[in-house]
Amino acid sequence: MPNTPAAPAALRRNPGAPASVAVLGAGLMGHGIAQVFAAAGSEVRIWDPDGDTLASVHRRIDANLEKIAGWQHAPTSQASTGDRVSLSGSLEAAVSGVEVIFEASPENLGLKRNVVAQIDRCNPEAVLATNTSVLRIGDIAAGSPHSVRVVGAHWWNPPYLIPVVEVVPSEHTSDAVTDAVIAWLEGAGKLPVTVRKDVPGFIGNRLQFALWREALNLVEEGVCDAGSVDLVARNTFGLRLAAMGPIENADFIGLDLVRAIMDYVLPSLSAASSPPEILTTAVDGGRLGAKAGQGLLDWEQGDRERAHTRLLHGILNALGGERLP
Ligand SMILES: NC(=O)c1ccc[n+]([C@@H]2O[C@H](COP(=O)([O-])OP(=O)(O)OC[C@H]3O[C@@H](n4cnc5c(N)ncnc54)[C@H](O)[C@@H]3O)[C@@H](O)[C@H]2O)c1
Repeated sequence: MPNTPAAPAALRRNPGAPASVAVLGAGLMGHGIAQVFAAAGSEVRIWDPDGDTLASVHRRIDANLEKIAGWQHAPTSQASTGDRVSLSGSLEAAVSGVEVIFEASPENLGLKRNVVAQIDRCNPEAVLATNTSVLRIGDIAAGSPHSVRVVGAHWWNPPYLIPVVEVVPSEHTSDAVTDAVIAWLEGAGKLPVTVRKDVPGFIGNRLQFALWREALNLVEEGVCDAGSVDLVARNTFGLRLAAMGPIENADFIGLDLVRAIMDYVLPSLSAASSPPEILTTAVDGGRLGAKAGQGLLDWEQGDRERAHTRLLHGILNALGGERLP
């Protein structure tokens, strides 16, 4: 037997990671999804209609890797990650012949349906995973003759750090497609969670927006100021959440107590089915948050970048990472 040298570790593909991936939309989520598969050894093609966004993909992946360098357990730190991401000149060139397509275009139903229709014309065979945050997968796939291959794969930002990806089959998605996406995500080191019903917001965003509705309600009702909401959330149940989820926590304290508290407190919680006035007034007044320098809080120059770094380090800490000396 000839003694053939093993492929360099950096070029080997994790068992289960897809061989070829296309990512459509190279924004915040798209470039991070590309980074994850490239780090797992997949060949990744990425396309974005905005030339500047596309051209900055490698720079942004390098910046991500730099930010988490020096942390133990920081995933996707291989130096060659960027080498496996190639920029495509068109949607057609990106999707041609790949096994799986991750769609990360803007959160707009009409636009996403249009992207699906374009992909249907260029590559009707590949699995098509949409990274929609809240839209029903069945609504995105409606009208596609290939809806069996459309599935939700809802990543969380930043995709290269947050372990869970919610996998959402619609009523038309085949089991084989759902299973393949789960296997590929596992191959890329992710923790896929299947959502059994194609409901708006899936699991995580339903929970998150239920919390945000009450957070805004507290401020609107004058119970406390905006800063106090965050102070309490971060320094009470927020400290527990990464260690114990709400269901286990309910069991932990005793369901009789949970029922008694719900009996008393639920009638006073917000059950609003539209955004609160405090939010619509801010948006209409151009107070859009960190990017505008003013939102529900004041944002000074540099605050957003500092908050971003604090967020990344907080996530790495929660994942059990430790900054190396
Ligand atoms: N930002 C988050 O935290 C987050 C988390 C999970 C899921 N998502 C979802 O991921 C998707 C992308 O969000 P994002 O935050 O990366 O937005 P983004 O604005 O950063 O990126 C979207 C990119 O899509 C490009 N684009 C525009 N038209 C396109 C088309 N027809 N085909 C392909 N690309 C097109 C834009 O040029 C832009 O670069 C949305 O559906 C969003 O809801 C976002």
